[in-house]
Parts: sequence; structure tokens; C-alpha cells
Amino acid sequence: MISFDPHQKPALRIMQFSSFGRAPDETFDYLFKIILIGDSNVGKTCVVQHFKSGIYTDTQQNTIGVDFMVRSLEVDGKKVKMQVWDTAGQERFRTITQSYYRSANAAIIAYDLTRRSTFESVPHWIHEIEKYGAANLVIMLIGNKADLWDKRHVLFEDACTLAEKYGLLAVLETSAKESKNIDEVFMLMARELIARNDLSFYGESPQNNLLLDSSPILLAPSPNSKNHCNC
Ligand SMILES: Nc1nc2c(ncn2[C@@H]2O[C@H](COP(=O)(O)OP(=O)(O)OP(=O)(O)O)[C@@H](O)[C@H]2O)c(=O)[nH]1
Ligand SMILES: [Mg+2]
Repeated sequence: MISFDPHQKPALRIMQFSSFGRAPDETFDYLFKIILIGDSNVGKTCVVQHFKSGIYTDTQQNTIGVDFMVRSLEVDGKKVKMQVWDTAGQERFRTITQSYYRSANAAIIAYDLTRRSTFESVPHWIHEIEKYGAANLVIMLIGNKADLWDKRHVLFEDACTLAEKYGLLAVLETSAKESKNIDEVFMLMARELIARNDLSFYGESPQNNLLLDSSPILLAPSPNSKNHCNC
């Protein structure tokens, strides 16, 4: 159990500490659980592996059920532990993956920008979060395989429109293969979760996205896309 003086800003704050059911690790200030979802073969595992180790491997096995990794980030002088749950996109694992939504602080939905069908599935994934996740889960959208910009079948502008429609935190186009925007995804998420955690700690309820009012943050690395879009 953590005891604290509610009037004093504590050194150690852990989101959903109870769901982890163990003593706090003194070496971090925040612990966040992020679930990564999206259709099969969009590159979720590659994104997570790149975030974990900076390594990209072309051949990946499809994920079976759910994999787990942890990486610590330094955000504005605070040590943030990011616990990432990499889920299987294949339909046959849906019942397993759904059981991981409940305790997540945030979700990242990935699509493959060379396969339109994976983008068209995004509303389905949002509904899954609404159905199985906690209320007001922070959601970010990533369009992976941005290195294949010449095979693009999803315009960045379409992703902007969708993000705005569903009130998502951000849209980023990423490439696990070419190391584009992977750390940015998790840094942005960590910042948002810290901001929300601090607000709720002091009894205020966070509204939409705190980093940039309620507009999604938009970031595309590929040459034929604008970096920012005021949609
Ligand atoms: N060109 C390119 N290929 C990528 C990228 N990221 C992943 N891939 C390839 O996409 C394929 C699928 O990657 P995975 O990471 O296994 O996909 P996944 O979303 O985890 O798939 P499931 O585990 O079945 O849900 C692999 O052949 C990867 O090499 C990328 O950024 N660029
Ligand atoms: Mg996988």
C-alpha cells in the first residue's frame, strides 16, 4: 500500500498500481500499461521490438496471444516505465487479447499504410476498446511501414480525419524498418499519461487530449506527406 500526504506533490505516483499487485519499484516515478492492437501483419511486433532494442528484423512470426515488454523512458526528468502489451492481430486470438484491455492505461492502434483494409479496420478496433477497455482510454493511431510511401494506400489526411472524428490523441506515421517516429509514439503517450495522471491525482478529470487541446497531434515522416495537418 502507498501512503501519501494528499496536499503534497508525491515523488512516486503509479497509475493503476493495484492492478499490478506488487510492491512499487523505487526506480521509477510512473508505470503505464499500453496495449498495442491492430490487424495482423501491420508491424506491431516490429514496432515494439524497435522500441525495446532499436533493432528491426524482417522476418517475424505472427504473435500468438499476447507478448509483453518493458522499457523505461526519461520524460521531463521523471523515470517512466512503459509496459507494452503486443497483441496478436489474428482473429482467432481475439478472446485472449480482449481480456488485456481492461487494465490498460492507453491503446495504440496500428494500421499498415500500404494496405487499405487495415486502415478500414481502425473503427472496429476503437469499438473493441470502448467495449472492453476502461472509460476514456487514451488512444493513438499509427500508420506503419512509412518507408513504403510509394506503395501507400492510405493518405495521411484520411488518418487525420479519422483521428479527429474519434477524438484520438494523435496520428503518427512510423517505420520500424527505417526507425521513424517509434520513440516519438511512446514519448508522446508517456507525456499525455503523466499529464492525465497528475490531474486525476489532484481530483480533476482530464478532458480529451491534454497536450494539444482536443485536436489530434499529427506527425508523418514520409516525403509525400505534410508533417502537420490542421484538420
Ligand atoms: N517495410 C516495412 N515492413 C515492416 C515494417 N514493420 C513490419 N514490417 C513487416 O511486416 C510484417 C509483419 O510484421 P509483424 O510485426 O509481425 O506484424 P504484427 O502486426 O505483429 O502481426 P501479428 O502478430 O500477426 O498481429 C513482417 O514481415 C515485417 O518485417 C516497416 O516499418 N516497414
Ligand atoms: Mg505480432
